[in-house]
Amino acid sequence: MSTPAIRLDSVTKRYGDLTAVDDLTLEVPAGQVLALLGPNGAGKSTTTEMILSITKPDGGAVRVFGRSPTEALRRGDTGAMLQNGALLWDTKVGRLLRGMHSLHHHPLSLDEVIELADVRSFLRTNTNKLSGGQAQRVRFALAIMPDPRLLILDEPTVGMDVESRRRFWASMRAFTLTGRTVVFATHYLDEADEFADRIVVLDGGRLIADGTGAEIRGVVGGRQITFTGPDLDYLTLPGVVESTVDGDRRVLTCTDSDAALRGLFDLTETGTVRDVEVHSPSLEDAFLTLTKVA
Ligand SMILES: Nc1ncnc2c1ncn2[C@@H]1O[C@H](COP(=O)(O)OP(=O)(O)OP(=O)(O)O)[C@@H](O)[C@H]1O
Repeated sequence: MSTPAIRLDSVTKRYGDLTAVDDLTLEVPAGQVLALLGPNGAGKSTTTEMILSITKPDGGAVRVFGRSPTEALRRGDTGAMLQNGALLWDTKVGRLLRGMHSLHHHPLSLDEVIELADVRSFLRTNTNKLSGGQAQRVRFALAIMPDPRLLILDEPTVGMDVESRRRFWASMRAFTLTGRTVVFATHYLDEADEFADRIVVLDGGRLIADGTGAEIRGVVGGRQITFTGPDLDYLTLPGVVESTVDGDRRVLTCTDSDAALRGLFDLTETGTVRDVEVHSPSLEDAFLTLTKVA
């Protein structure tokens, strides 16, 4: 077994009476893209800060490629893009990148950084004139510059418009093609679902779910059938566990939507059931269910 990129063993972090991270155990294999998902205050930033040695746990152990977070950072194994990380003020982007480049032991070539982070079109722009999305791309350039094996991104696309987000994730994809490990914290369920191999949901500092998007979605159970139809007792149908009304639509929650559909058409007179739709639960549904019951 190769050494995991990250290993958290019963990690706890307290701020006074508040437990920001509560007995968190998590192993991230090298090469995985992992999303940390959770509502405000769930403990996502605190977790990433411990992996980056910005803060130390009060209990438990954090290892990064088998070493302490400080040692991993010193060796250039970790790169980070933090929320609103400050950029050197009033400096041309190109100059900033060249200056920082000279500080690293085994950086990516400047050309590669510029390509991957997609910053070429504003190398001559001053850092104080950048749009929010451009500033994020410069932060991303600085994060990948040390050629880290592990990249930590704390809500990297906050404040970006749709096009900037698309470009950002395209850059990220290119960066992960060579087997690097990425951990990103996000509030955007669609991003977690689309870009992560695995999603870990935190709430109140605790891990409340861990799996692929499909596995997390499975938490809310089977599919729903919605339709417009007569007032009948649909709970008698096979595979139906709940029957509710939403406006003029009837909503059946099913353990077996195929059996329920067959039963629905047998039960009702031809033409009385209209506009039938079958939905898989969304990640949003799963997230709400998870954070409600946790
Ligand atoms: N330096 C600190 N001092 C005191 N409390 C803190 C500190 N940092 C974080 N906290 C508290 O710890 C809890 C977890 O915060 P954290 O920033 O890790 O959550 P988060 O999931 O990243 O939230 P968000 O999505 O809002 O960024 C919160 O209740 C927060 O107020």
